[in-house]
Amino acid sequence: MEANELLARLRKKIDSIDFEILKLINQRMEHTLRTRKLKANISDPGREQEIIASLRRRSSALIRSEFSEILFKEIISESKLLQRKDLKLIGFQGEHGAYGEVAIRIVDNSLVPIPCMEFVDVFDEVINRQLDFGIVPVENSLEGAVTQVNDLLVETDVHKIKIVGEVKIPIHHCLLASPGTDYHEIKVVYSHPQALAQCRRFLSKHRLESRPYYDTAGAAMMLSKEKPRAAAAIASKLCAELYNLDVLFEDIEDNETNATRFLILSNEESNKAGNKCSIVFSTEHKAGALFNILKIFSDAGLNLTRIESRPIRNDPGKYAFLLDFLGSDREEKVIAALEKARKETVIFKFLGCYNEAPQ
Ligand SMILES: O=C(O)C(=O)C[C@]1(C(=O)O)C=C[C@@H](O)C=C1
Repeated sequence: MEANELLARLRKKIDSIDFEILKLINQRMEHTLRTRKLKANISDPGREQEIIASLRRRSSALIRSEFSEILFKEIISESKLLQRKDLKLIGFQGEHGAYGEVAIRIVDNSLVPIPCMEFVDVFDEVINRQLDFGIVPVENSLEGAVTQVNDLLVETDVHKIKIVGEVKIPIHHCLLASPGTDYHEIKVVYSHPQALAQCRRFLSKHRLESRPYYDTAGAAMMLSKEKPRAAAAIASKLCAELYNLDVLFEDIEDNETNATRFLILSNEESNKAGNKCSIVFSTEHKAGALFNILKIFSDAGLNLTRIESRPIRNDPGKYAFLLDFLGSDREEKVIAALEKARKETVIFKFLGCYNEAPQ
């Protein structure tokens, strides 16, 4: 191999390692930002000394202890700077680049997106105040309710968590591959089963084999790390940016109206007036019980935007209803209707009042 070619190859590897180092530093910053909520002072000199001493001991032939010390002093100083900024943290389910993170960028770009393993982790970390906000998908225009999230809303303690907003985003999938990949080489495509299903026509037209993966963004991350041959991933355009992948095709979903509505959760009630309310209730098991509750809202002239029923998981045979309607919890007619509904239901929870997402 020519020296020039070898040099280019090595530089490609160096670039890829630099990229990984930055991603790891970003992950470290996310964790250090979370420590801010658990202590009185940002600075902990004892802990800093411990870190530096331990890293100095790990120095190897190519990493001098002095270099480790300078490097990590810089990183720690940056982490303290970020902690002083009082940034607001918002959890989403999945790896970086998941559609939850795409939604966060639309809501408020100054929020710091924090990846969480499961939807329940988003709820838990908002409740225990590790995170200021959480964002969870509640329904998709093609697939309907996101059942796990609706179940968590049914079971949640409304004194500890409230819905403070919503956002609806179009879901546009892209076919992503490692830089320089010729799309003719691609044989298999990794993604979440739902994303693969939403691009069925595209996959069959291009004779591509579907490989289910735990997460769309996880598939993109795997491509960038492991660089499997002849493989691509279906994920957001944001993933291309975050994982340094090429966008081979955009908008490959079979149905262009594909959209997901996300709820924004907080451990504090919103102090802004909203125009939409969400409640959860269950009724007695008798004829007309649900009708009577719906009639309260109809008599008050309140327009319902959604009703969803979910089995109550710890009480087999019983159902909870998730109901959204247009109106503010500061309006007399809404206050009266909610009071009436509270009296005529078995379980009754007010999930929050917030602004309806533009349709
Ligand atoms: O462990 C903490 O409390 C942190 O905030 C993290 C960290 C660090 O970046 O490692 C930053 C500031 C403290 O002085 C100690 C350590």
